[in-house]
Amino acid sequence: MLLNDCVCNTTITLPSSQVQLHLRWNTKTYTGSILVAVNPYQLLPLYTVDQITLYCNKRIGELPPHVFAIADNCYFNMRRNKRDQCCVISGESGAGKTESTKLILQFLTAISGQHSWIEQQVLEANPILEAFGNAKTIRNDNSSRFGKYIDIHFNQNGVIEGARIEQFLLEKSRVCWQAPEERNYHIFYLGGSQGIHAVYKGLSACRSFLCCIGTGRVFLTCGCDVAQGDCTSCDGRNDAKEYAHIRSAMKILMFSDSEHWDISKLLAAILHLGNVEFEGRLGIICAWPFLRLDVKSLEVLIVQAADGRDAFDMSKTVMMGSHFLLIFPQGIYGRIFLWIVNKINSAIFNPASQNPKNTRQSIGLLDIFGFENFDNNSFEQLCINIANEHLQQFFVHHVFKLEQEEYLAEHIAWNNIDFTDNHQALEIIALKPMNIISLIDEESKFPKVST
Ligand SMILES: Nc1ncnc2c1ncn2[C@@H]1O[C@H](COP(=O)(O)OP(=O)(O)OP(=O)(O)O)[C@@H](O)[C@H]1O
Repeated sequence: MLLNDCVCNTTITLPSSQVQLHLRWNTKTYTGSILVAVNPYQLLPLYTVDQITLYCNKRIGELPPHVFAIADNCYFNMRRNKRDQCCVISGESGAGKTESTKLILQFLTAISGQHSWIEQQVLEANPILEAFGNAKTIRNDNSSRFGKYIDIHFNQNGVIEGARIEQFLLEKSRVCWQAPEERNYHIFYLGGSQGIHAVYKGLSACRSFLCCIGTGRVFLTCGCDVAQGDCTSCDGRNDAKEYAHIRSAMKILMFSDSEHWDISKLLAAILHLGNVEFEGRLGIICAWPFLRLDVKSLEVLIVQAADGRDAFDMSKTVMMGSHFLLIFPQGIYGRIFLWIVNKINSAIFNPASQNPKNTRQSIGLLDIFGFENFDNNSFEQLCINIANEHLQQFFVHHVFKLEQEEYLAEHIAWNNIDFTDNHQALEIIALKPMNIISLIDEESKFPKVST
């Protein structure tokens, strides 16, 4: 029998739960107050305005399980109990976390009901963040490569009055390295089939560099920027159309033309840095006009950063200089991303009023990158998985530990449930005073490579 709530399942075993989820693949299932969503990988008519109206102001369980029911529950608990709420969205990469986050946002902006400028701004922040922070991976064509926490602020009438976005752990190494069949961040491809020169349209002051990118030759053959994964297009994605959307979203979020222009120049510089070759001297550095550095300064910067010396000694610096050229673009991209998030926040964040009568409540949405397990897992994967293990620990703590402690405290007859607790793994990796992360940290502080 199909159950709306796994809690009603009398035989709780892994196979019986899996059968339930399999049978309900195109819909959702509850486990108490938790919603289990299976990605249908197709557009189902479940997210219409009628559905929003249907789920508005209903108790959990009154209607079939739905992500809107969770959003509605958050909203009305916030208003009824005057307490801030938080939705934790977790799952492996490609499970549908980002889509669920967007659906919750869509529901909240709809029931806030003002069709206001601020609601539109909150919604339009997503495409910008996705362009700069999402990429095609082998698991997901639109994989979030950063974690985000969106805090949506409501006034005492339940109307959205602002929001604040926090980002963490952007996978910067993707700028210089992509696995086979993966892409760099979407923004690098948004010019569509004509190569990326549409993105840099208007860089007329640097026409020769524009040509250099626009021919596609350098763009397609560069060693480490956008073509390393041998995959520059993405089925089902219309990069040119996306670009038009991002431009309009940037306008709504108050990015000026000159700010957009500056971002484009920095992106162009990153691409050029990927083409630097060490021939004779340091090679032709096309990036300098975009970085507002002269060639000499950039050369000296690379050599100094490479081994801390002033002298220009090609034989010793090529390897270290190459290493620096992998790190430098990542640093630039990380700062661009941070700047963009701050810029979005400056448009959508309104500081809380000092007037105690104007209290405000918030709903936080946590959407982090999903758990990943590849044949070769990089340092980034380790960080992503640690973040997921922490979430799992939080979940286990609340669902099992605290609940069982309460039963014990109230002397309720209860058979203790055994569950897999990951706290030991977490302690070894990141929690104990001496842990794997602190050892890696110490090792990476040596000025030269240490083995
Ligand atoms: N409810 C849904 N209905 C239809 N398609 C969906 C739904 N949820 C997800 N998808 C499809 O699955 C893809 C992956 O979903 P999503 O990007 O939300 O995964 P994710 O869990 O956030 O992954 P990652 O951790 O890699 O960011 C989406 O691009 C979309 O095509």
